[in-house]
Amino acid sequence: MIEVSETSLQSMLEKAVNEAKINHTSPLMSMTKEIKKIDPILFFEAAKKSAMDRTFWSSTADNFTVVGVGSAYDLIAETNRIEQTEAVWKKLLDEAIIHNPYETPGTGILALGGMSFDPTKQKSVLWKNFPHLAFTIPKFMLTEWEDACYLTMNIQVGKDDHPLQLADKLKRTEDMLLNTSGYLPEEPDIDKTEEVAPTEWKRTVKYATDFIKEHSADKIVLARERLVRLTDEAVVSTTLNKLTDTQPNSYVFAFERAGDCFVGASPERLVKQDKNDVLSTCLAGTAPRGKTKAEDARIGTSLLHDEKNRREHDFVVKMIRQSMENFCSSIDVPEEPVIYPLKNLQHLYTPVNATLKEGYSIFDIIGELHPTPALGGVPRNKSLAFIREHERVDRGWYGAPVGWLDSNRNGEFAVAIRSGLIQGNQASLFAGCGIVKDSEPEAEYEETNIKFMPMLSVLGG
Ligand SMILES: C=C(O[C@H]1C=CC=C(C(=O)O)[C@@H]1O)C(=O)O
Repeated sequence: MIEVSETSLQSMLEKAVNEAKINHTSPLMSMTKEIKKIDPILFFEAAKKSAMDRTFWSSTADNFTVVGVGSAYDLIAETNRIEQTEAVWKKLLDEAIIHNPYETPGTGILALGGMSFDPTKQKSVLWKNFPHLAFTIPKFMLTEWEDACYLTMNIQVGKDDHPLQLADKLKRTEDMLLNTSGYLPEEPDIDKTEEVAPTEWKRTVKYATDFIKEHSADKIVLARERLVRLTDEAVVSTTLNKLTDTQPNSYVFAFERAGDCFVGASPERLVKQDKNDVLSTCLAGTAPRGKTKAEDARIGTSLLHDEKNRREHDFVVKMIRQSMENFCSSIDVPEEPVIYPLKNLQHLYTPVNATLKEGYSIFDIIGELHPTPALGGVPRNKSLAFIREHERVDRGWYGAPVGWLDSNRNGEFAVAIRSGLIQGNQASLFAGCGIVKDSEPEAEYEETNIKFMPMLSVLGG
């Protein structure tokens, strides 16, 4: 990695083209500057005019948002996903030419993306635009952090490129993106929604409880799908705006690929890295919110003492602790979970803090943690085999890690739940439940209905 103090885009590009000539490489040039404050969602909307795919990531609790536009480089893998991606990422960073005088996480060279829940599964046509793994290093990126905004431009440069022409083109697109309209378009209404095979799903839940008893499995997570048809094409920026307003304590994300967009508001952190500090969280065990404060507290207390939910939660805690032991030291896990309140639901929550051992990266942790028992089950292989054989939906990227990492060893990944795939005027929403031996199909079905709410309530005008 070459870090330069250069501040002119053209001279940075000249340097990069020179490097390309000398080393016979195609390095990434990355330049970050602080800009005046701009609403990230308006920037996302303005980028629609560019016809480039957009990416959105916001940690609503941390006041941290990144919006990516276009792609300077796409890291794509169908199999052998994490090792292959890590090797390419390291090479890109080694060759990169960077100007980023800020310590701000999420600026400079950043890869945003995700992966499918199950790479061994044949993809259905629904997810045709989503490879088993895809990370994008955006061409243009807006980062909002602690009341300041930064603009990063990334571009891959070849030996025959012309610095002045490139600089001109980048500048023109930058002006277009920063020239936001000041308002978001209205969303279309919901025309109709349709449940996909609810009776069969309840039957599979019953079958899973029998299987758990007969095959000494502990837990299997089963997901289902709900279709939404809108009166016109969805407006993703407006959907994101409503999600950031209505879903505090969540990661709001959007990954657009060839026009299709995977959108969600997940409360479930998989892992956060800040140099050597890592934080994972266990989120499993669910109850609704109460209508009054007293009822809410009563439901929360009974969730904390409910044997079935505690068992479901403890599987996750045990597995995350064990996985972290492979790559981390000083692992700190509280004895008891606490309540994590969301708008429509409350969950059992246990944070896991640790220190990353020398030589390991966030990729290692993701590879080991996914799928946690909150999305797969226990034991992992038995539950995955059951899901592969009996679940009727193609989960695609639902239930899998999505997030970002940067060149300064910062990054954060969530598990993509409370999410859906938007395609024009249609959306496929996904929700699942942890099934244990005493689960009741009807109660689990109701729980998935609540889990559809975050997405369902923001789609439609
Ligand atoms: C699979 C989902 O939630 C998981 C995360 C938290 C709590 C869960 C539960 O209590 O069943 C699930 O394991 C989903 O929302 O689609």
